[in-house]
Amino acid sequence: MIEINIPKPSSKLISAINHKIDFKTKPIGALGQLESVARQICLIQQTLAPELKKPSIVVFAGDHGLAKEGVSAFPQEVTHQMVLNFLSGEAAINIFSEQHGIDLKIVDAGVNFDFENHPHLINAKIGMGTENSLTQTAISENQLTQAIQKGCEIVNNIHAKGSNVIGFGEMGIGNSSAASLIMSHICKLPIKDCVGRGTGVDDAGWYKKIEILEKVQQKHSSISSISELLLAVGGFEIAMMTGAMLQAAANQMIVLVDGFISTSAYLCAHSINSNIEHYTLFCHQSDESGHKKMLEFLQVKSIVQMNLRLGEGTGCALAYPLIQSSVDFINKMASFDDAGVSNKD
Ligand SMILES: O=C(O)c1ccc[n+]([C@@H]2O[C@H](COP(=O)([O-])O)[C@@H](O)[C@H]2O)c1
Ligand SMILES: Cc1cc2nc[nH]c2cc1C
Repeated sequence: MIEINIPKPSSKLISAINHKIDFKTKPIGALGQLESVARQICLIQQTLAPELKKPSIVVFAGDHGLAKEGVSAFPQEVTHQMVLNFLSGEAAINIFSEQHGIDLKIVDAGVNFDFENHPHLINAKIGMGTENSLTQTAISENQLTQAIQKGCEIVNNIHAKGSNVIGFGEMGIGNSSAASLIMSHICKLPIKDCVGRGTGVDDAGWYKKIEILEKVQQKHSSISSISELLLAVGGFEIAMMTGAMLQAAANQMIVLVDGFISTSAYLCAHSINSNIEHYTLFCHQSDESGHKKMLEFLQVKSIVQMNLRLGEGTGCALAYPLIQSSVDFINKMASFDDAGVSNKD
């Protein structure tokens, strides 16, 4: 499987960073989570004057064999239809990325459709969708290796163009099932505690989804590594995001995690190399029920919570201006000395 070196950022600047934040014209801690985000970005970049360069969001799309079991409220063809929508520039993620000046790329990680070339589409197709994990392993070893490698390559290309902040979104009918199975294994929680409504299954659909995922777990009862987990139940887009997130951290970029499915890829990446945590910001807490528990498991707090459950990287795009505010206040805000404001005794 993948081995990747992610340096742990040095903490030698921490006192200087804290001093700079604490002597801004505000009571200590009064900018709340903006302060912890600023501190983290300073540490990632090893500077007291951080910069966000060429922000980018990558949406990884893939189809799931398990979708044919009826685990989603929507049919499989919505995956490719939404990719076409992203390429037309009119989906939610297009609107929010454009609003905040974020470059958007769509990756065909393994959609069951042949797309024409498009300037915003990256062709990294591993297959026409995964196999059905209820009856066999979803991904072959060769496909997993390719998916991880492609994820690394995509991030390296974006990094080479000067980006130092990258968000990870996804699209794939059925992928909330794959994410729930990954969560159940890594967080050691029963599957029923990990399964939510996804695209909006009703009560009967939710019970059926749990029943099917319990059967998938019985089928793959001897998983003993993250590779085996991804092979058994993963999606091409989830595996590719896992590699991509690890590579982004290895490149010392700021890693922006989106919702439930994006966080399932992060869970895999974090199990492979926990140093990724120093580079990662959790942009929002999704309304998908398991996401809160994933974030609790990781002992992290999201930047915003707006009851989204869309995916696509929308949480990353919406949190981005707050991340920018963190960087702006540490760079531009006056200190007590600069402004001649009396500090407390
Ligand atoms: O990101 C989230 O938190 C999230 C929560 C629920 C659903 N989704 C999106 O909905 C799709 C997966 O839902 P489902 O029901 O098809 O498994 C997939 O395209 C995801 O992007 C995304
Ligand atoms: C319409 C639609 C849009 C999406 N975007 C991400 N996942 C999605 C799922 C559906 C069904």
